[in-house]
Amino acid sequence: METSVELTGSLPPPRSRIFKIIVIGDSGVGKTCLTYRFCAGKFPDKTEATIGVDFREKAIEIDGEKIKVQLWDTAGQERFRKSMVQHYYRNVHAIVFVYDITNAASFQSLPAWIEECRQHSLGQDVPRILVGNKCDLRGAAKVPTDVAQKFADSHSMPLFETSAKSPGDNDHVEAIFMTVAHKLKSQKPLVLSQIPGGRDVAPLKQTEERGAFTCAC
Ligand SMILES: Nc1nc2c(ncn2[C@@H]2O[C@H](COP(=O)(O)OP(=O)(O)OP(=O)(O)O)[C@@H](O)[C@H]2O)c(=O)[nH]1
Ligand SMILES: [Mg+2]
Repeated sequence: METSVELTGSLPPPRSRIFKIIVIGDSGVGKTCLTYRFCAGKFPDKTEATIGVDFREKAIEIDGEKIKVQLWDTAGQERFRKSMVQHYYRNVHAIVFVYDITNAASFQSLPAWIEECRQHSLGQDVPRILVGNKCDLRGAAKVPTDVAQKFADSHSMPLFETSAKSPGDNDHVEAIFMTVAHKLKSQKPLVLSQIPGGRDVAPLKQTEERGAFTCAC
């Protein structure tokens, strides 16, 4: 007996791409608060030092394409990050360096964070941005904007000064991560291999990496 299968309908829509963005910087600069603010839309009531990494994910749409922005909120304290560092940098799409404008030491640590990226073979094609956080405490600032701007220019990074806390800066926090997402989208056009059934679809090995840690929001 002969059977025939009729193929009807169109291809299923491509699944959302995931952009993995790691957020790094000294302990206490506000990485958890910034990522929480972007994903949950508010400043968290209280935070504790991050251990290892927390994931936060937000679905966005750019030019009609659904994209998942996956933020890796990393630990600033050496003892909470050392076993995780390899995971941070694997298949990363963009890096957000954060310092606290009221804490000069956190700014002075930036070359060490950049060096860590270099040691993990991150190419120059991986977009990087610099964020000076806690601008609501501008009166206590220890890092002048022009100094930060010079540093950012010398490393070919855009600089954003913002506050995860100030209610007025919500759009700004949003704009920072959206800027990165737009940059990634323009850098990585959707290709056929990213449609289900194609090859090489997953920029992130979900079972391996996402399954290993808890989702924080
Ligand atoms: N005033 C002010 N305080 C902030 C801001 N962002 C974070 N904080 C405070 O700074 C402290 C540290 O914030 P976290 O987000 O936990 O810092 P972190 O960079 O994640 O620190 P680690 O997880 O240890 O690496 C907390 O007490 C926050 O409430 C901000 O924009 N303004
Ligand atoms: Mg944290």
